[in-house]
Amino acid sequence: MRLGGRIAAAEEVLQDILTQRTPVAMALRDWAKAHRFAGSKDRAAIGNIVYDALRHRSSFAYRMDDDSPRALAIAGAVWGCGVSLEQLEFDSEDKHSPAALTDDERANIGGRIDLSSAPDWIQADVPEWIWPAFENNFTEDAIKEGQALAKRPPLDMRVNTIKAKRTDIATDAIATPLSPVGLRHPPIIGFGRHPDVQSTSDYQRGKIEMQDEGSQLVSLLCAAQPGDKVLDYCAGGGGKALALAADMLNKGEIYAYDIDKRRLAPTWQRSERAGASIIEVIAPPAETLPALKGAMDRVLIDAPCTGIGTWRRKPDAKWRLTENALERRRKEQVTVLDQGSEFVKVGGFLFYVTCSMLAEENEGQVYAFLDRNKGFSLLSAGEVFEERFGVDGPKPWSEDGLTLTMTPASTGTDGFFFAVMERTK
Ligand SMILES: C[S@@+](CC[C@H](N)C(=O)[O-])C[C@H]1O[C@@H](n2cnc3c(N)ncnc32)[C@H](O)[C@@H]1O
Repeated sequence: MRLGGRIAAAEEVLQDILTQRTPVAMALRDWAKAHRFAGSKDRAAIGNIVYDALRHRSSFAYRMDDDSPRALAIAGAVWGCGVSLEQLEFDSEDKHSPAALTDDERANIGGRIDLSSAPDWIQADVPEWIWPAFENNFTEDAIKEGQALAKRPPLDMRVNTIKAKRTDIATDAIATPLSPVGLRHPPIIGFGRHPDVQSTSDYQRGKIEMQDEGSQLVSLLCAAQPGDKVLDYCAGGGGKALALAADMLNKGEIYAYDIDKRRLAPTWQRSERAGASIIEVIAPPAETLPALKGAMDRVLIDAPCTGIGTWRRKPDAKWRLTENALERRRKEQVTVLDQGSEFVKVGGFLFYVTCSMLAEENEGQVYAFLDRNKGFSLLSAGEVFEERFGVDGPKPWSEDGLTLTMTPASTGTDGFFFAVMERTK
């Protein structure tokens, strides 16, 4: 396909996402199924345009003075993928090309509209309704934090130290700055693609897992010891349980529970591939779960949340998020904290993690929990961070000097919140 055809395809996919609310991955898959002639390079290029257009939806619409799928696709190609204005003079003979650029489009692509005159939420590419809460968290750095959340993410992997050392992995990926077990392919440039890590023999033999560095760091911050009894109360697909097993040298007991059986399902196969034999999956109806109450050294609550910290990877979710969804997640957070905390033994630790960057899902939930539960006290996560990852690398935010918030702008990771509490009685 020529460039014009790719941009027209991106426009079509964006139309589907913005009018039908189709998730981006599904919209791209549907388009590819209906257009079998498109090769893998074409699909990657179309995907890049679409993802960049969604990451920067509000700022691109402002700069184009137009929020149509066509304007966003053109902006995605130019400002996201590095296409030049000259390249946009489409071939009028090519039936797959979009209509020729108008004079206004040409002028806007040339930089006629200055983004710095836009409201802050547009400059930050954060939805207007959530901006006050976002700004409240990051004050004068809020625009910078929003813009970092609109950048292309790296592709991070975790070396599974049950099976391999970082130096054993055959890859051109670089070491991650903070996680001692992380490898990274930097963000893609232009129309490029990340390598297909899952087809490598290192992945298939369980030597590496796909995991953002932030997710690796929060797992390592639990500082789980060999021999510990650990409950991963919101285990989902088991990403953090697997990281905990490796950090515990595959010695001890990890119980991976989730209320949603389907989400939990991959954990069996992933644990087997990773050789993480200490993971026991407890699926609903979870008859064996109550017996663990008050007996765990560590309980990890990786709570359901708005997922704001993952907007680089899921930019469509940014524009789909609603106040109702935020309210639902907040209620679920109260539930998982109250339920999960019952499993911590006296002298044991409770970890609260989200991939949100809003105080109301993070510190706010922790302080409200501590008010309800006088038997828990908040410890300093910053000290553990420095002990495990050193003092010279990138630093997370800390509003209270105790909890931590990692962000793309501060630590170069997805956004993650981390708090550790001790059960004192
Ligand atoms: C952020 S995800 C967990 C991701 C997972 N820990 C990982 O690393 O891949 C949050 C999970 O919480 C689960 N969840 C929601 N409410 C729950 C509840 N009341 N009890 C247990 N799990 C719950 C959801 O099903 C979801 O899988």
